[in-house]
Amino acid sequence: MEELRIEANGNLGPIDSSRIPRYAGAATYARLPRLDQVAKADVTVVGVPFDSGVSYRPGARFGANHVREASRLLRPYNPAWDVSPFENIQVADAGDMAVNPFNINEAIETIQQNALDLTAAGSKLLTLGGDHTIALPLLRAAAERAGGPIAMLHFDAHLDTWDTYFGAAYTHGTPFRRAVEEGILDTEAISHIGTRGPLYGKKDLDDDHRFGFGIVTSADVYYQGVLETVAKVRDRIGNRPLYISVDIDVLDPAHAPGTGTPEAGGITSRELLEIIRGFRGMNLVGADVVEVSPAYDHAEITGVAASHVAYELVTLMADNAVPGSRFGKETGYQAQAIGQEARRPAGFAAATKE
Ligand SMILES: N=C(N)NCCCC(=O)O
Ligand SMILES: [Zn+2]
Ligand SMILES: [Zn+2]
Repeated sequence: MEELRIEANGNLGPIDSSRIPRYAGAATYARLPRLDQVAKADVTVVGVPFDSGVSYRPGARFGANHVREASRLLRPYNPAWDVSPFENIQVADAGDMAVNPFNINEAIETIQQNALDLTAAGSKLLTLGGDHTIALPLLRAAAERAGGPIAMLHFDAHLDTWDTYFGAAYTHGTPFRRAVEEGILDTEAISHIGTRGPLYGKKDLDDDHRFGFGIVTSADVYYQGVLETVAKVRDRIGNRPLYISVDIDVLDPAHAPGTGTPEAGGITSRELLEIIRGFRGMNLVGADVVEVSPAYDHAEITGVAASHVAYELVTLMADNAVPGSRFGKETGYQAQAIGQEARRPAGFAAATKE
């Protein structure tokens, strides 16, 4: 069957869902072309079907395909930004990395090498996990491409800076401790957002603080709101090369039941999407969305949330790729907003201006 894609600016976009039913055919992320269908990609979406690093419920090895399936309803224009991401840049889906489920060290090597290969010609990477173990090799590759330590924002219920589990150093609870030890993070510019839930002891926080992490807890997001959260983060990170790692369990289990280590009291999907929109203009060099475990999902709630989070991340990358700033301009939804001042006070515009 002919694919009937939307094309603009020389970029091959998604299959046109007004001409081919969106539920038809094999799923790629957002119905985008496969990497082998395009000459080059500015952003490559890739799946990492790996969950051998989990400490509780398994299943994130099926996450990437679940997110792809749940992404069929995404439309090509993002009115929150007034951006059509797949027109601005070429985005393509590279399919899944072939990682060894029985050997974590080898899996980490494979992920790092594949990430380097996929970014060799200048593409950025947006990775769909997989458990959080995969963030370590992805960060290594991103730091190598950036030419030095990078800033990181880590959305998660958990710190993931623990030391070992059962003596194992490479697990989904330890990637960011390893990353700090390896010197690949700019420790002046790393932060967790959405942290909550019981810890093993107070030492967890002491260690985390010593590594340089700032923390915006889930409760902070509630009490301070999206605007102050965004302002604090922008202040801390500025224009540094930034990697964003999103563990979907940052969302409340009501918004993301399909995950392996759920914690009550999380942020909403609306808050997460709005926080990412507040990062407009920041220098995003790579991102992942991890820990989607479809067997625990219901009605694609988690898959849909993850697919939209990835869409906002790719929009941030696509927005940056186009010269000229739209900051402060009333476009898209904003142009038609009623009571805009009340809803998004001047501070937000100021906070999102470079
Ligand atoms: N979901 C991630 N990435 N980490 C959770 C580790 C929680 C624990 O086993 O204590
Ligand atoms: Zn987590
Ligand atoms: Zn995590």
